[in-house]
Amino acid sequence: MIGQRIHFHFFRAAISSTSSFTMSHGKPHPAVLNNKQKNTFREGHGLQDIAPLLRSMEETPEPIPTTVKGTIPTWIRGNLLRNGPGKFDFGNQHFNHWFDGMALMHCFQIADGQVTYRSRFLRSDSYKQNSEMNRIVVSEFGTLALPDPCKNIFQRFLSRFDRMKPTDNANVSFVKYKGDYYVSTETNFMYKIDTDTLETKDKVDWSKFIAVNGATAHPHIDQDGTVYNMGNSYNSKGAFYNIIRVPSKKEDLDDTLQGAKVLCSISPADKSKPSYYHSFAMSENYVVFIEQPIKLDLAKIVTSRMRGKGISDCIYWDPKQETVFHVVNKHTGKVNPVKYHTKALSTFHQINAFEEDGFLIMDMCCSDDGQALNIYFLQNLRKSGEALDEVYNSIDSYFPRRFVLPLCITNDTPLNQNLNTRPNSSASAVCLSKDKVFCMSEDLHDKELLNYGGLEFPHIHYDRCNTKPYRYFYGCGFGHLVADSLIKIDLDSKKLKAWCQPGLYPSEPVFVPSPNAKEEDDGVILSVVLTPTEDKGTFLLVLDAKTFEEMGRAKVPVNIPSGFHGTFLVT
Ligand SMILES: CC1=C(/C=C/C(C)=C/C=C/C(C)=C/C=C/C=C(C)/C=C/C=O)C(C)(C)CCC1
Ligand SMILES: [Fe+2]
Repeated sequence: MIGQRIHFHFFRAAISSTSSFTMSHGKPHPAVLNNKQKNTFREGHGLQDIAPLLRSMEETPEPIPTTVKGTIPTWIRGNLLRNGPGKFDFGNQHFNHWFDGMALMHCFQIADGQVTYRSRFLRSDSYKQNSEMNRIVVSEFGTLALPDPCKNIFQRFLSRFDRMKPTDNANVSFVKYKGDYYVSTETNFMYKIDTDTLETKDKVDWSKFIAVNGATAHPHIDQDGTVYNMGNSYNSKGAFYNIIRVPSKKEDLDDTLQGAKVLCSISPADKSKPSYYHSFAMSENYVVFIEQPIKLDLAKIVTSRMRGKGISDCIYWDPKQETVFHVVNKHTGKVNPVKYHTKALSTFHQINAFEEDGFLIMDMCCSDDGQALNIYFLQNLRKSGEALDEVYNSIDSYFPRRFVLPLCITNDTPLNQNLNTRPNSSASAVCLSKDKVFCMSEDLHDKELLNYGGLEFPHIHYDRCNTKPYRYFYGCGFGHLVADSLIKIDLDSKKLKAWCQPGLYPSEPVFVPSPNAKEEDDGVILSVVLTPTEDKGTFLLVLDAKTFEEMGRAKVPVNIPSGFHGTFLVT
């Protein structure tokens, strides 16, 4: 990098205090940086030790009061539910990866300007077996369970040939099917949850309803309550990507996933090496599967236990492969024969997708590198000093980008010319043949986002804007390996507003619309803010979603670990 290495926060503070930013240290103006240079721009130096945010915590099963500072609007009435890992050790055995931690569910109950807090571990079979044996009995994403030490060497050897049982440690998100809330990971198991007490209810197995081996933790819900999701299936013919539809209504009171259907199945480019995906896009009429070159080596997965390896060891980044968008009609299940390609990119979270003037516009958080999964091992996240800086500087940031897919491709479509005719759009889509279009994205941000390390954990005003044209999205900046700022982006100007305080680490922003909201951003942003330094320094932050100014905060007198996703349930 040209010039000296700069402390990340200092650098950003220096920048955000100036209106017109000119580069010192001889670096080119960020607006003209390519992605590699963008990521050089994000270099972290002297990053804070965040290990306290990634250690095992206790649950708080009974509601405790919080101390409110400022004002929490009295119209906010409901539960902010969050999910994420909260226990990383059993006995003298430790999980390896951030994603392996036992699901700890959090509930911030908000009413009359006051907040109570409670948390409970999900009583999954994995949690119960690990607790009972006081060791890791069930393998997780990055951790292979060791054989039972009470077995003799022959039995322990043979156990290596047992099929790996998928975990039911549903630690990623809260999802809603037919009015009930569940916690979900990416395997075939989910658990229904009592959203007031956080008690674990029914265990639900996708494979009992449809022929899939799992489903994402990021389903999409239509305004009529119909839910779409995606999941892989593996059979003698290899792997398939499946688009799933779950009806909105229960037939019986105890219904869970009854009526779920596989709308269509898509064959991977390489059946023995299907892509990993964490979410997918949905517009009014289409589901878009993003086949990215983060690959699952099935042969390695099948032999992983024998080789003494976890699933994370069987996932790899293959930048020689392009990323391919598969467009499926969600009413008919018909897969568009035209494939939309772009250069290799990785994405975890899509932002929104909508159709306009014959184009399918798809917004998502992207990186030109796809190795983040292999960085988020706990031993990396718990490093300090230069070693921690090196971990941070080893991965690219995720930036919000827009793809514009022309939906009407015929034999008369002109080849080798940009088909994107949308005004003020720098994205491109070039038809290379009757069934292949090559797309390039446009950035949904200006240079200032570089100073926040990109954006991930995106949220929108979902009930109003999902699958529709929209103007605002919210997310977290990643000036560290966990989120360290809150960001709001105005798509009209691509300008951002930020909430950022050194030493404070906010969670994914959840937008809650105000009653009778007229404008898209009439409402608040809720985020759980953690700090690794002050013991018990956690608080629920409430921002005015329009101004991004702090309205109030509710200090929680317990420590909370860094988590993944949440949702707001109006009560
Ligand atoms: C990795 C990056 C990010 C975080 C992404 C997250 C939170 C992904 C979470 C994925 C999980 C928890 C998957 C779990 C899968 C478990 C399986 C398949 C277990 C199988 C065992 O049987 C961001 C922080 C968003 C951005 C940087 C990159
Ligand atoms: Fe996610």
